[in-house]
Amino acid sequence: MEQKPHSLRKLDLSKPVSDKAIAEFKAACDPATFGRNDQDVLNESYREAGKMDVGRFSSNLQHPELSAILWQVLDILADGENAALEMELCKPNTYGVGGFFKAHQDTPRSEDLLGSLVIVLPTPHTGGELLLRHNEESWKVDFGSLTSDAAGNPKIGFVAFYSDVEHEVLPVTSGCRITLTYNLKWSSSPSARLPVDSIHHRALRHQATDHPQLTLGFARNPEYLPFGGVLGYHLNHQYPFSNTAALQGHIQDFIPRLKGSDRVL
Ligand SMILES: O=C(O)CCC(=O)C(=O)O
Ligand SMILES: [Fe+2]
Repeated sequence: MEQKPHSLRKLDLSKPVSDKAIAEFKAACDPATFGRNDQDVLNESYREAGKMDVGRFSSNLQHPELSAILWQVLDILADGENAALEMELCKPNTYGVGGFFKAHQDTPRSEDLLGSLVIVLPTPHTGGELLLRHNEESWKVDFGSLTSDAAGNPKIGFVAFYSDVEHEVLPVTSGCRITLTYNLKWSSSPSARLPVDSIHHRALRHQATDHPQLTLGFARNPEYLPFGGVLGYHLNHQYPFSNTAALQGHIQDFIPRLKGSDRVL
């Protein structure tokens, strides 16, 4: 990170990070804005956090750590071996004592957006739990209790979610929570494709083959829609489009981008 012109500072995450290094990093940040429609808004009753613009920050969190994370994200959020994703670093964020981010959905600025990835760095803190909500379900992730392993070695945490999942950061009660937030985007580059074969992927495949049989089962009944008809499905997720007319006639291209349970269809 760059603190002043020509003044470089480094957070070494391979060992417990000192309070001084964390305080310097926090001091080098600016108040964090958030996206509302097409604008960046600063409102500390909605979000109290710091941010560092990407041009002032560089991370050597690279392969293999990032590709191991992306591999799991692809496997669970996207269609594993058939999908290609890119991670685009938005910014590092700091949440000191009292820092929070109220419930929101991330503003999709591109039709290629699948979701977000939040990496939580191993800086000691309490509070700052991430709450996630989608339809009737909710999840709470507490990274403050997960920043080191049993031997005291630092551990990073990560959570990835679709862009229509509402999320919220609860107030930090001690220490400092530092996160790196990435946009997860569909990629057209074949090099973004990773070989995937895991239990989660096989489980999804399983569901995907069971469900169409069910559908075909009732569709084969001669009393069902005897004069033909169109079957409509309710999708569980929202999808960003700048222009819905552009989708007409391209529905096949869209199918690989279906999210989670929507893909089972
Ligand atoms: O820092 C976090 O845990 C979440 C950040 C976030 O929601 C955002 O940047 O939109
Ligand atoms: Fe967000």
